[in-house]
Amino acid sequence: MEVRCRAPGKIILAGEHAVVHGAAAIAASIDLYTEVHISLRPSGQEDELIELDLKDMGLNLSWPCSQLKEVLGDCSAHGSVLMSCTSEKLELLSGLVAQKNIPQENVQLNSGLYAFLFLYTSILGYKPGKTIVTSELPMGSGLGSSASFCVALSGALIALSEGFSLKIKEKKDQFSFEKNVLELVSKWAFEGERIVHGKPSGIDNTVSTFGNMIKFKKELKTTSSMTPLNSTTPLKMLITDTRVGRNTKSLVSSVSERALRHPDTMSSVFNAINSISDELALLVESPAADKAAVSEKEEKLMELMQMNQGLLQCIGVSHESIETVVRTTMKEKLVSKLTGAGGGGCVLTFVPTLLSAAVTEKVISELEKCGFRCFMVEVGGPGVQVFP
Ligand SMILES: Nc1ncnc2c1ncn2[C@@H]1O[C@H](COP(=O)(O)OP(=O)(O)O)[C@@H](O)[C@H]1O
Ligand SMILES: C[C@@](O)(CCOP(=O)(O)O)CC(=O)O
Ligand SMILES: [Mg+2]
Repeated sequence: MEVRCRAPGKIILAGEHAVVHGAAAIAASIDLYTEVHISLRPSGQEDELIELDLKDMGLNLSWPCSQLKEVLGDCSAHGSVLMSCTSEKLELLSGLVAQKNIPQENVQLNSGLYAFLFLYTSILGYKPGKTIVTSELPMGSGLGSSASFCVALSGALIALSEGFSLKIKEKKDQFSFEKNVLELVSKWAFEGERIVHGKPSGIDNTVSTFGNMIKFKKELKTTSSMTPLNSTTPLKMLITDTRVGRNTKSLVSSVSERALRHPDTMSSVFNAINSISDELALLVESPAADKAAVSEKEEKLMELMQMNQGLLQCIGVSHESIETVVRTTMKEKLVSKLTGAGGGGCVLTFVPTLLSAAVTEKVISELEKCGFRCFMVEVGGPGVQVFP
């Protein structure tokens, strides 16, 4: 039995970080994917293994099923029985990963490996199998590689979990899960994200699962809310990867620490960001009948992105490299904001409909001279897809 599943990365148009503290945020999927292929091996053989082949990194790891069972204990694994990773289990998973002597330059991968072992064994138990992962997303740079990895993995595992394979429905030339299964995939991926991020809002796994553009709000007491948004005009975004490495978990906790030090001030900033997201959601869905209306809409959108970037700087998650992108693009009156956790990573630049190709090329060339990598993305494509 085998299955292939892919899930997209994302951009956040407004509201990152504030969303962790209950503000609304707007995110959209992009056309860069993580793909997970799992082939199950027949059980009952000797030397059964759970293998993980991270193709992009040239890392091939495996754990004997008997060892995993001995360390993690018996479990009643099934895709429909959602569970969280306890701190005790995380400790056991970290022991299992530590034995693999991951090269120091890949040490940031560890949390992804804990998430892999947790999701695999919680959904499929100790069934032997080989998982191959490839990704088009730069890792740890704000485009949601962690969520797309967790969503693609959870999707593949659930598709192989008993009782779920029949719920895959055919849609033109692609396959997708039924809505209730999609929700389950997103929830499992959220549990994986908790291992990688510590305190995720849930926006990344939600947009990677459902695709398109969404407004997301983490309700602090009840469940989160997700509203699909229908953008009435295409949004073209230039992405600049500053190549400055950073880690979402530590940036999210640095914002929480600042919020503990200055609760009222930070709460006002989060409220302001919430208003930006609310306004942006209305704006993207508002009709624009002619060129003048489109320009007016784009001006407003750029202003909102600019204000959001100012507030992200104010909560301490910008970076010299991000400010360089903001200044460089501003020379051509283009607005940029960081996307994801910040601290380096990727920056979005809105590309207005009437911007000439020559100006776009000039901006890209200046950014590349700074050592950054630029690329255009399609915004708002499909979410998780499964190929049985
Ligand atoms: N393809 C992958 N395979 C294994 N782990 C991954 C993969 N993609 C992401 N991860 C995990 O997610 C981490 C990056 O997540 P994060 O810091 O949230 O940045 P982002 O989600 O913006 O890329 C990596 O360090 C790794 O642990
Ligand atoms: C900073 C945050 O809002 C987004 C993080 O995105 P990324 O992992 O940097 O792609 C955290 C979250 O919402 O979980
Ligand atoms: Mg992430």
